[in-house]
Amino acid sequence: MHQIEVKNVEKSFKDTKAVRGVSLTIQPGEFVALLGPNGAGKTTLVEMMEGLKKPDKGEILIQGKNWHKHEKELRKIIGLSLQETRFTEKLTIRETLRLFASFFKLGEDRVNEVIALTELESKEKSYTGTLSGGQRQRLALAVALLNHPEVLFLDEPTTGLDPHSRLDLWNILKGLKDAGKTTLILTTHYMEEAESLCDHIIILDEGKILREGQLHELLDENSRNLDELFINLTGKKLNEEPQAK
Ligand SMILES: Nc1ncnc2c1ncn2[C@@H]1O[C@H](COP(=O)(O)OP(=O)(O)OP(=O)(O)O)[C@@H](O)[C@H]1O
Repeated sequence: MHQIEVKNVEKSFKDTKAVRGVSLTIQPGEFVALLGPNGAGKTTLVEMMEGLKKPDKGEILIQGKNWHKHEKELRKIIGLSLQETRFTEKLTIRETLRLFASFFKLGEDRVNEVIALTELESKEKSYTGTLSGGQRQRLALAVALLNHPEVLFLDEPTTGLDPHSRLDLWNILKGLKDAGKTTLILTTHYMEEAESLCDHIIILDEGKILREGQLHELLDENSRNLDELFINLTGKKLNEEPQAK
């Protein structure tokens, strides 16, 4: 069985067709990048997979189950971090994680584990309002990992981070990949992120899949990297570097 199956999904907001007939499958343990420029439909697609938005048409199955009938079971197996996760500034990292752990009836042991996994030990007593962008993203990842998710969704986990913080997060995610228990779907407009972390790359533009496959399947002598491929496919550049946070 596929871990995720998206079948001919469409979603519009008034006049904007955000997702126009997308179908894809994701296998257990795969790390998948949804890569595309601003407005390509990445967030909308991922929010439908997360059960946060309903498709206008089509169907989404996770481990063969749909959100409509199996929301409770699906909530237990997925973890997610939104594009701009906000935390209560009056809590420290550890207190924030304790609060989320209590929702899942998880104890201090799991809080310790995710603090270690996301390398936040030296910051655990810091108030979330004082964290850097990279630390905040690692906290968002720690929250998403609390419940041992089988399927993890990260929406632009490194947008706006400096290169050093981005590498730190990639290394944490590589560790998760090596552990082999998690399927990861991340959205990004950084081709390096897709190239270095993901086995399966899905290039989206204007609500449609332009190409998908493993990196080596996507590239050839005319498209030596994903940026070149995107320019060849669309005539546009994939990424204008956003301002650092
Ligand atoms: N709630 C909404 N109401 C109206 N239009 C929306 C809404 N959400 C998304 N859109 C539009 O749908 C299109 C796809 O947006 P989406 O956020 O999915 O793209 P994206 O690829 O995630 O972009 P970004 O990289 O900027 O986050 C855009 O044209 C966007 O303006």
